[in-house]
Amino acid sequence: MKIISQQYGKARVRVMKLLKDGPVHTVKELTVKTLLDGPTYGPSYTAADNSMVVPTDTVKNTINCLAFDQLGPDTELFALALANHFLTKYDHITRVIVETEERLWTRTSIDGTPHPHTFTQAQPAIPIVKLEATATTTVLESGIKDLLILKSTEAGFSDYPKCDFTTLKETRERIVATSLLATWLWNSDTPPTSYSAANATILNSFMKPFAEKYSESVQQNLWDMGTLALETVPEITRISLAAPNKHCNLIDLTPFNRENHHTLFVPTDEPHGQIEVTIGR
Ligand SMILES: O=c1[nH]c(=O)c2[nH]c(=O)[nH]c2[nH]1
Repeated sequence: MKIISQQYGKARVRVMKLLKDGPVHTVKELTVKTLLDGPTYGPSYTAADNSMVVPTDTVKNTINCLAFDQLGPDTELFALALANHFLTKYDHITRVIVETEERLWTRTSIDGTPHPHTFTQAQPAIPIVKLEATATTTVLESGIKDLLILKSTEAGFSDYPKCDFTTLKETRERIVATSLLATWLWNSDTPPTSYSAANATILNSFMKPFAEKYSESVQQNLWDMGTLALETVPEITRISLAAPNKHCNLIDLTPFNRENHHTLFVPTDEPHGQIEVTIGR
């Protein structure tokens, strides 16, 4: 028997950093996972040999210290610094995986004036970063998960194939709702000037076609979102979108002498359709 693959490290390391501009604070909160790998890790499993095993406790301390020293508005730069640290500090570490999730703190306004140090959590989605780095390669992805979006009309689903098992009725009016997971791959040769700004542009590009165009299907929505993101942000090479189709089913009120025309629904979580696509250039 042999080891096919391994990675180990620390997960769910939580840090909150105050980015200070005089009295004006910005809160940056991340949950970080960092995993390490290299060709000499086999004996740590097969021969109880810990000589290569940088303790996961050290991994946690490294995350904390590098967050203190280097974490700024762009999580991507922090992930790259973290991976680079392990790759340069230890010869036997040749592959590092860093994954982050961000909790967003939004500055409050008091009587219309942004407050320097008070925040709420009105989070539309969870920003995520995934990095896999070696000495010579960098696969850096950013994204969002749990972006709840809904279109209450201007949506339908029709012209699909039918068979003995088909019960779904064609419709030209329905609700489309999803909790979007989207990840985009950065071209490592041409990083953006600001990851945060580019990420914001990509998020905006999701909502415009979703809002403005009649939806024939979730598939069409994902295509429109992904292609607009690729058009507007040249620094990404590929985008993956995954969307549960959170069906909102019209409730039959005819037994109660009520005509329910696209007004009262039962929102369902499961079973749900699942539409996934990766779009490249
Ligand atoms: O947008 C949709 N795509 C599908 O593939 C599908 N399948 C289904 O039953 N309803 C829907 N809606």
